[in-house]
Amino acid sequence: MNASLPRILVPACHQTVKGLPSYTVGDKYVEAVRLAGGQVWVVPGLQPQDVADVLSLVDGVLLTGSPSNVHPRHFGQSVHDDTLPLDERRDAWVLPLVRAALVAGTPLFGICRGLQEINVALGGSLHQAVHEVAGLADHRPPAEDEAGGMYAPVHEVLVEPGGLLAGLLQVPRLAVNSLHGQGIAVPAAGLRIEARAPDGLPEAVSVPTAPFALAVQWHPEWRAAENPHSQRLLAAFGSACRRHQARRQRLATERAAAASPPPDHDHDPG
Ligand SMILES: N[C@@H](CCC(=O)NCCCC(=O)O)C(=O)O
Repeated sequence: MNASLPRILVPACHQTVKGLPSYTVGDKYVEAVRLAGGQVWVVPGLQPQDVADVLSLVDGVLLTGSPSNVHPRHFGQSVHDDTLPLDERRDAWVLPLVRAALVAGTPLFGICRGLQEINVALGGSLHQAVHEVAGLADHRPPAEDEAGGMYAPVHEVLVEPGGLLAGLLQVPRLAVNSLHGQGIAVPAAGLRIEARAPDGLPEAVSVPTAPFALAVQWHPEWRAAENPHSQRLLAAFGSACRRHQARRQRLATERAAAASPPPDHDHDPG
């Protein structure tokens, strides 16, 4: 691992694997961080009070997707379908992590569940079952054995002109995969909608007041090296992390200089 690369924090999921409680992160997210030019710091979990300290050690945060849903109590609702998985350990520290990262100016890139976490962390709400909402399509994945598999592109997203995504991708629309049953219902204050599905569901958001805070509902990490749009998103995130790394290192140097005593010019070396 190249220690000079920006450190990108990736929160792990907490789930049961073969009957054992486990912390997990998908390979494709690790590869995406490397494609962005970062070094991967997978963190299994933190106490909320430790989040700010850990953020001071990293240069970016990637919020991955997950089959689990954000617990609806975080947006004032009860669970709509109790057969679907939750990950309350992840909720408990990642929602505070989102808020702290925005305060610290730490670059933030959210994917799928990561977009939903950003919206909920900032006070927005989710549709718990998009496909049951009148006028909205079914955004759940195709069957694994369907042509192209679960991550095949299945709909377009319409990029909102003049935003961060439009500037990065330079296209008015793009075809994306779709593996989510939940989606943004009420966008949080301060979020900019960067793209929408044909049914109007938000598919990308940003926090315009942050140095870099972007989230997409689709999966750009899937075979990212083969997709020019995904490469641009990850490259932009990586650049933002390198800028933050330079700021962090400059601050550390300034703090060290401030802490070291001034040279004693009156001392007679004899
Ligand atoms: N559970 C939420 C979020 C869906 C999501 O993140 N899907 C990705 C699943 C696996 C992967 O990481 O690729 C919802 O259903 O909306």
